[in-house]
Amino acid sequence: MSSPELVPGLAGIPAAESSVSFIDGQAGVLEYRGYPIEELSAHSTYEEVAWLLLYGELPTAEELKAFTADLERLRVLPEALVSMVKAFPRTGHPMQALQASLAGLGMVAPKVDLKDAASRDEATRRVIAATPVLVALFERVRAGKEYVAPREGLGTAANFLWCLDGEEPDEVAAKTLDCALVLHAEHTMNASTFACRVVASTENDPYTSCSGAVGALFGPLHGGANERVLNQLGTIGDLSNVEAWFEGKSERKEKVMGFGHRVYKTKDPRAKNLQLLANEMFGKLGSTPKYDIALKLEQVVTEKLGSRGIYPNVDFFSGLVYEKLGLATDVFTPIFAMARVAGYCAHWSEQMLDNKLFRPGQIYKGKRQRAYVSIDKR
Ligand SMILES: CC(=O)SCCNC(=O)CCNC(=O)[C@H](O)C(C)(C)COP(=O)(O)OP(=O)(O)OC[C@H]1O[C@@H](n2cnc3c(N)ncnc32)[C@H](O)[C@@H]1OP(=O)(O)O
Ligand SMILES: O=C([O-])CC(=O)C(=O)O
Repeated sequence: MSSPELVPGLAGIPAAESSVSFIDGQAGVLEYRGYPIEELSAHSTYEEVAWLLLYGELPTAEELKAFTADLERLRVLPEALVSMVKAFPRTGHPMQALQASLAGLGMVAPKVDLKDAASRDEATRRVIAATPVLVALFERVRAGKEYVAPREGLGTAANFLWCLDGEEPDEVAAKTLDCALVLHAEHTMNASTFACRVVASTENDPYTSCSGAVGALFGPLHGGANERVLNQLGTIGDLSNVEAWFEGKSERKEKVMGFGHRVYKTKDPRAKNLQLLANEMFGKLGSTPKYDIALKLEQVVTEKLGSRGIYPNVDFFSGLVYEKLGLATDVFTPIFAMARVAGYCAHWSEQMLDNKLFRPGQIYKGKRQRAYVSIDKR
């Protein structure tokens, strides 16, 4: 039998069978459990989408009520976890804090019985419920402010804003953030979801698995790009500089953040939705010069690289929306993570129902059968 050929980055190689989401990268289609992302972002909420991802169907009114009540209950952080986050170095990146916080959540949560559906459900719901509160808590800690406990009667997005500021969340801000969470909740076998499934496959709980996934999401080629997009727009600085900046990037063979995707070879459908969201917000609250720079950058990059399938991805417009909501640039990727934990948990659950340890092979390129050389002879 001939040995298999290496496919760098496992591009296009299936790592699992899954019914959680579907992408057609040529047509720019994304569906969660068969529902187009455009339908969900227009009509649904993050809680409803989280249920859909976890259980495969839209919830009934009764199911949604019970699920929402569960999320409210599981949002309340044990004191030991709050103390742990308070002790984190304030200079750490919020994604590092979140990765550690999710591991910490596993330390204070009841042990998960992987064979018991109720125990698995409780654990996945705890991750989805607690993640936004943990992100907000670290924001407060590094600003030298006191912890704001979750408030009853608020959805995930509104409660996150409450925990950040301790003030009545603005309705437009909460609705906008809710829609952004829906758009980021799931995306097939991306690097962080794959990382989650690899950790899960060693029979790990969702806390450890999602903590590993958050580590993978942090990198600039993945979720970490959204923070860099905004910094990039700041560096460009002025509309008149877009072309020259892009030429410089191309000459240095550097990538433009927020463009290109392993699967989409057209404009990411979520980038289209986030752009609509940005337009809506700017209509209400006033635009920003960075948005004009972003539009010009899209035009220039598309002209030069569109023929190679390089278009805006999900990370391109999200930061403009979050900045308008008054959120710090380095909290953009944690916001991505607090949405994506729903997808991670759906994949974790799928992995648990039909688990096989991930243990791929390699193509060995090193030396073999060498004779040991004593240190005085080297
Ligand atoms: C949530 C998410 O993870 S969405 C992605 C977020 N990441 C970013 O925005 C970072 C910038 N983009 C990228 O690095 C890439 O497009 C990736 C990693 C996302 C996907 O790329 P891949 O399909 O693996 O392609 P790869 O990185 O190998 O690039 C293929 C070619 O396109 C070029 N290319 C890809 N993306 C870009 C970009 N953003 N800017 C300029 N050139 C690019 C590469 O330089 C490479 O060119 P070459 O063949 O001349 O060497
Ligand atoms: O799918 C990918 O490769 C990256 C990702 O998570 C996304 O685009 O949301």
